[in-house]
This record gives sequence, C-alpha cells and structure tokens, in this order.
Amino acid sequence: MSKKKARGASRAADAGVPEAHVQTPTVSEQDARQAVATLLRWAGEDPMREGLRDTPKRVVTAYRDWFSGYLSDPADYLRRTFEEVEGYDEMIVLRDIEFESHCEHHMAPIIGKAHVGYLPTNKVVGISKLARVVDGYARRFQVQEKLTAQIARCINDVLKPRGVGVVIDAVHQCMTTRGVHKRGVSMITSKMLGDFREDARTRNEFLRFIDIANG
Ligand SMILES: Nc1nc2c(ncn2[C@@H]2O[C@H](COP(=O)(O)OP(=O)(O)OP(=O)(O)O)[C@@H](O)[C@H]2O)c(=O)[nH]1
Ligand SMILES: [Zn+2]
Repeated sequence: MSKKKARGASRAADAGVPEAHVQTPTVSEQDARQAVATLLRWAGEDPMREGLRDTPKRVVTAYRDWFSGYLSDPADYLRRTFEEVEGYDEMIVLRDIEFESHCEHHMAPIIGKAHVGYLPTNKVVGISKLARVVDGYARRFQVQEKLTAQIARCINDVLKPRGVGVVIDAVHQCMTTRGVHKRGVSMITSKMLGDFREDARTRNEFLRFIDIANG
C-alpha cells in the first residue's frame, strides 16, 4: 500500500464514521411486500386473511418512514447557514431531541433523546436543522455509538465550529422486549470534538446545560 493510501486509511479509521450514503431503492415495493408476507407465513399466519390482507403494504409504508434517512444526506440540512450572528459567540445547545431509530442487529426500535451543542465560529445554523441531522442519521439501521459519532462529525465537518458535543440517551427494544428482557435500562453515549473534547470547562458547561442526570 502506498504511503498516501495508508494515511488516508488511518484517518478514516480515526474518524470511525462511514460517509452517509444516499441510497435509491434497488428492490421494488412489490418485492418488499412479498418479503413481509413471507415473514407472516413463517410466523404461522395466513397473509391473505381479512385482517392481514393490507399488512404487507402498511409495513412497507412504515419502513419508508422509519428508514427515510437513506434518501438524503444529512449534511445538506446544514449547508444553508447564517453567517455572522452579531454579538453571539457562546455555546448553542438543542436538548431533548426525541428520535426513533432501529438497531442494525435485530431491526428493533431504539427510542431516545439526543442532545446537541456546538460553539460557533462565524457560522450558525437554523436550530431545527440540528434536529433534522439527528433524524437523518436515526432513520437508518444503526448502532448507537455510530449514530452519536455521525451526528457530531457531520456538524463538525459542515459548520467547522470550535467544538461539538453530542449525547444520546436511548432505550433499545432488543434488550427490553426480547433477549435479556431488561426494562428500565437506557444506554448513554457521547461524542465530543474540538473544545468539547479538549477543554473540561466547555464540556462541563454542555453537560450542565443538558442536565441529563436530572431529567
Ligand atoms: N454497543 C451496542 N450494542 C448494541 C446496540 N444495539 C444492540 N446491541 C447489542 O448487539 C448485540 C448483538 O449480539 P448477538 O449475540 O450477536 O445477538 P443476540 O444473540 O440476539 O444477543 P442478545 O441480545 O444478547 O440476545 C447484543 O448484545 C445487543 O444488545 C448498540 O447500539 N450498541
Ligand atoms: Zn438490537
């Protein structure tokens, strides 16, 4: 492997975040419905009975909603920034962003809240766009650690702020409704970049703002 290639590979590994890809479906809706009907038959049901006749169609529509993240690149939501917000250079935090995702191991729901903060340089973004970025990554098959890192990396790459912090607190239904069956368990992950990683005061201010311990 060339030196250049080796460096590139290690940078990607450091970041630990694959690019968000935009995926146009390669499977027809009809085939997706057939797959749902097969699962129903496998579970012991008759997909043609009255109550289930429209279920494959409904499930495919629900999947289109739950996995709509594949249809767009979340970074695009951040591209329309407001330059130079006069007199403001302090931390901006959006907390309690509710999201629904699905774990890539069991395709079971992950339901939780994301908290996002950044320290702007000269660019700020419409605050709803942070929630759109969370949804853009959540509406895919996910691992919580990856989701957390992707959101932070996306904000960092596009806004180039002094720092970014992302904390996610979520319940994995693959742990509560099956497998170990542990209710009341939530998983907390965080990704800190720039000043949020290097400077304990910045990080603590963010953690105080989101106050997840009390809330
Ligand atoms: N770190 C991490 N683990 C996850 C996440 N979502 C699910 N998991 C875990 O992924 C693991 C998959 O383990 P496997 O042993 O392959 O699957 P399994 O036999 O269904 O495991 P059990 O859930 O223990 O029944 C499980 O321990 C899940 O709890 C996540 O977002 N992050
Ligand atoms: Zn799972």
